[in-house]
Amino acid sequence: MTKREEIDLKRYIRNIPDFPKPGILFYDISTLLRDADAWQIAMARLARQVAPWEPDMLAAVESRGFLTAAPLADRLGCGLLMMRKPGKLPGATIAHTYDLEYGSDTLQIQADAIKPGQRVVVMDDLLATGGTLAASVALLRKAGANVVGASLLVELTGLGGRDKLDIPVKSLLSYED
Ligand SMILES: O=P(O)(O)OC[C@H]1O[C@H](OP(=O)(O)OP(=O)(O)O)[C@H](O)[C@@H]1O
Ligand SMILES: Nc1ncnc2[nH]cnc12
Repeated sequence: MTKREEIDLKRYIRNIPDFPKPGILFYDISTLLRDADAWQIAMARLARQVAPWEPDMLAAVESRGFLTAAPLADRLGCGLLMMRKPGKLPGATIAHTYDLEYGSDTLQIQADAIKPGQRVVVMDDLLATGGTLAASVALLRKAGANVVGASLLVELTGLGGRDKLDIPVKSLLSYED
């Protein structure tokens, strides 16, 4: 039997060509989520990745970032805030618009989500061009956060996303294209 530490989680990520647009190779984490053991292993590895940053708060990027951030906040015993697409959050918000690998989008957070200087780790499923994470970091800083890192399941290294970021970035799985 393969030991848990030796399990290659890439086996659980499905590639779908030409989604959501021609020319995009989509890395689908649905097949990882569906497998109870593989998902537990992924969460345990993410916890080991993020815990050394000692976050007060995880900032979850809508929508696939919610999937990793919520269980991880529970494991690490820290807070969770949502970075949402426009029109979803009540009260005063701060917004930032950014480019995606396949379009553009806006993220918002609640203006009072963070106490000044809180240590915040940004959580998303995947790093592609880095536009989403760069926007997230800018937003969190506007709100007074000390952004100490970003944590991903998947990184598409060929798109150079981490070069847009001035914070430490850790990903469980890397793909060159
Ligand atoms: O590094 P980037 O080029 O910015 O791309 C990465 C972002 O793209 C995807 O989100 P998407 O906007 O497709 O939304 P979803 O999570 O709601 O599916 C993914 O979940 C990341 O948030
Ligand atoms: N190639 C890709 N696969 C899955 N999610 C993405 N988000 C941005 N680019 C993506």
